[in-house]
Amino acid sequence: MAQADSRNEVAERIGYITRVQSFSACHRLHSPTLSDEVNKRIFGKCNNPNGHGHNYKVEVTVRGKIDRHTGMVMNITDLKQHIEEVIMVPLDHKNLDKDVPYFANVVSTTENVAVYIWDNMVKQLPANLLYEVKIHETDKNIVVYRGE
Ligand SMILES: Nc1nc2c(c(=O)[nH]1)N=C([C@H](O)[C@H](O)COP(=O)(O)OP(=O)(O)OP(=O)(O)O)CN2
Ligand SMILES: [Zn+2]
Repeated sequence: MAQADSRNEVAERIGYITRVQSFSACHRLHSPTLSDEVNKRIFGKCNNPNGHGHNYKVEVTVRGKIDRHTGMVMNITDLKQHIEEVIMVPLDHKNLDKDVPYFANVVSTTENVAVYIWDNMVKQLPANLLYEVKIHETDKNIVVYRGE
């Protein structure tokens, strides 16, 4: 108890906030740098020409100092607004490959969706705040990207 008290006096504490957002989209795994045959071999059913859909669940995590005055790492209301602009507006109910220019020549794997979200989220947030983008493509397939 004494230890906690002394730390409160000095005190820079680091917190993590995660906001969860779901979106629905369809896509096809197909690389323009590979032949149709190789695409079919690598991506199998996910290379189906007419695509398939997912209900993606994204977890956006920020990490930072807990401000001693506000008690917040950042206001979740602001984080929510960034998520709306970066995830929901461009991706929800879209065909990732056809509606999102970024994926015209980038394969729409969940890894690349995570990179897309990271790159756009990092532009909106204060410096060094974004910690992790985690995407559940299905209940069983989960990808994490930390900007490395
Ligand atoms: N490294 C990656 N591999 C795969 C990705 C990906 O984004 N990165 N994506 C897919 C497909 O998009 C596909 O939709 C995954 O579907 P599926 O394997 O059917 O999903 P589940 O594992 O949840 O289904 P089960 O059949 O119940 O196992 C493929 N690979
Ligand atoms: Zn898929």
